[in-house]
Amino acid sequence: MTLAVHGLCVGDLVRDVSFEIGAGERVGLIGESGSGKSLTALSIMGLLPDELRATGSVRLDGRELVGAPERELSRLRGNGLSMVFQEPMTALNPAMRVGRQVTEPLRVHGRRGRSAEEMLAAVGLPGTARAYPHQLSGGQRQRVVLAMALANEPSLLICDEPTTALDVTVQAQILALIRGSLSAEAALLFITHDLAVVASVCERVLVMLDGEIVERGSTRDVLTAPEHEYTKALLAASDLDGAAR
Ligand SMILES: Nc1ncnc2c1ncn2[C@@H]1O[C@H](COP(=O)(O)OP(=O)(O)OP(=O)(O)O)[C@@H](O)[C@H]1O
Repeated sequence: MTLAVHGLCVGDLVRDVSFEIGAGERVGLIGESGSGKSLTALSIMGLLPDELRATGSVRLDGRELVGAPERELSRLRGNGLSMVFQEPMTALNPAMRVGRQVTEPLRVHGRRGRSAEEMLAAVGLPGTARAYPHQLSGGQRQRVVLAMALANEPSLLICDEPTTALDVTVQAQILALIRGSLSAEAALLFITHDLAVVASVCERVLVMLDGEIVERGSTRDVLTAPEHEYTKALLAASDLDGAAR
């Protein structure tokens, strides 16, 4: 699997964004609130709101996704491509038992796979198939969303601040789960504003500022010897400062 993004623009909110992610690569996308991280992810997924339009090129294994018919994109979503959002309730149906929800991607894509119980147990939630989302904690709901996102063994998982709404201990558990449950060939694009999260999950990092990628490199290089003023400021403002050096 290769994701190749070239010259991606969303109005002037995302400007000329280019990067590639290969099979098995874990890439972080960092930047302050409003820098265009989510719009970049939504462009890849074909999920931009109606009033916004992506231009440029997003190729998944050579297949162009920008401007692709909705039918083709929805076939890919939850199959080759999956996304986990910050707030798990946006992805869950409050009126459906979680067991049915985790197996939904398999049904939609006409696949057979593990049972709901097995899928939930794999994300640390044994015995919860009959629960409704409101009966679970925020961290447990995010586990359910992750089980759904992983149901069809996507070749690219995009996580958009999946732990931001969770307390620190639960954050660490969810990160460990994401690291542990992706197959070795799966690629990960991990959006966050938390440099410690990037340091623990990603080997490469892209830094966004005002809609553009202003710095990129190995996580180690970027976090220990940032070149762009913005990255330097980000690092200085983070708890990671001493820890990464
Ligand atoms: N539907 C929309 N119409 C117009 N502008 C939008 C729309 N959605 C987002 N924006 C603007 O686009 C910019 C980038 O937003 P985006 O959500 O990608 O930022 P982000 O880097 O993901 O921030 P955060 O970390 O807060 O999620 C912001 O200025 C935002 O206000």
